[in-house]
Amino acid sequence: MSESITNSSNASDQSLSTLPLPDFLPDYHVQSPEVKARFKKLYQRKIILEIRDLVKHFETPQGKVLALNKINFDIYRREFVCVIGPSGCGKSTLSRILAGLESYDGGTVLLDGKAVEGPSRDRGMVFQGYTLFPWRTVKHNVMFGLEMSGKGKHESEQSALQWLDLIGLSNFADAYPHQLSGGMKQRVAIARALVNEPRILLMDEPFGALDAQTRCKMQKHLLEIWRNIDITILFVTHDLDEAILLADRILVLKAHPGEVQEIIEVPVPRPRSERQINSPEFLATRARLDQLIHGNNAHDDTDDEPLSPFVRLTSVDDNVE
Ligand SMILES: Nc1ncnc2c1ncn2[C@@H]1O[C@H](COP(=O)(O)OP(=O)(O)OP(=O)(O)O)[C@@H](O)[C@H]1O
Repeated sequence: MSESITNSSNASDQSLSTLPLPDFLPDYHVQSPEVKARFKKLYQRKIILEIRDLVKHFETPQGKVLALNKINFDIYRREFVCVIGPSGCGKSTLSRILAGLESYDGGTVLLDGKAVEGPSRDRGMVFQGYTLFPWRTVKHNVMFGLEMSGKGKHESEQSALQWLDLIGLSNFADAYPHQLSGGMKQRVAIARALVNEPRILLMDEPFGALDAQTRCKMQKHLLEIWRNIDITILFVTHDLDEAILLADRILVLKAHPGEVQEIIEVPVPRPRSERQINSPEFLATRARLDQLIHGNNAHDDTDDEPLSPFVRLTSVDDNVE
């Protein structure tokens, strides 16, 4: 079977959309009845986040950079959305705008119908660098947001302990961040964000600094948390498999300017596990993401950076290659 691909939405590059998938893979648009039913249910939920014609420029010494151009996207309640794209396509800029840490020049961003203007408790954030306060214990890190919002010490402590129980770190309540592994720190960061009961959790490469095994465990933890609480997640990643494993839909951006290239409904059934990584629908989605992100026409910021000529520093005169 060799079928040509038609994009599900917003594909701006027609040459990519006509590339055939490898013969042995199904069309990534094909969904089982269960997956179809899941999406039908999802689209009946309330829209939480509405992004309309979002535009963002940066002034640089080289001139004005159009980082995001006319981004249109809706996220539904309890949806898990991953954002993926080549380096420089504006993934971090988008998540910073949604977090209220970056201004924008055009369009609208509405959370529950209200314009996003600056950071707020209705948006939780977990970014790659460990952002825990090193001088506070794990419990006091989780209590921080509640104390800031005027909650009493006892109530804050009880909520923090409940969260630590949920993420399996009760025994570390009185430990300091430097006593934790990278994965444990990110679990605390997730608890610290969720204890404030945000409407949406914004995660920018949260597992990017973890080793492969810890990353895999964290993906499972996150899916477990997401399944059990009323939270919507927007998750930025570079990792194609991570996006497929986690997301309901994947927002694929392209660079220069950052634009929506395609929105993919992940056809892999839930519950997800790494055992599905070789399933036909997983491989078909991966092949499509590969085409979009690494295809001939895809552009990556790192493509622009020529490697400087290397000074030879070895005294051994035979070549290793
Ligand atoms: N503060 C800034 N000043 C000037 N230009 C910026 C700034 N932040 C981002 N940019 C530019 O905006 C574009 C999008 O950057 P952004 O960091 O959002 O991309 P990204 O997709 O997250 O990249 P990466 O995957 O490498 O982290 C890039 O061209 C970048 O150079």
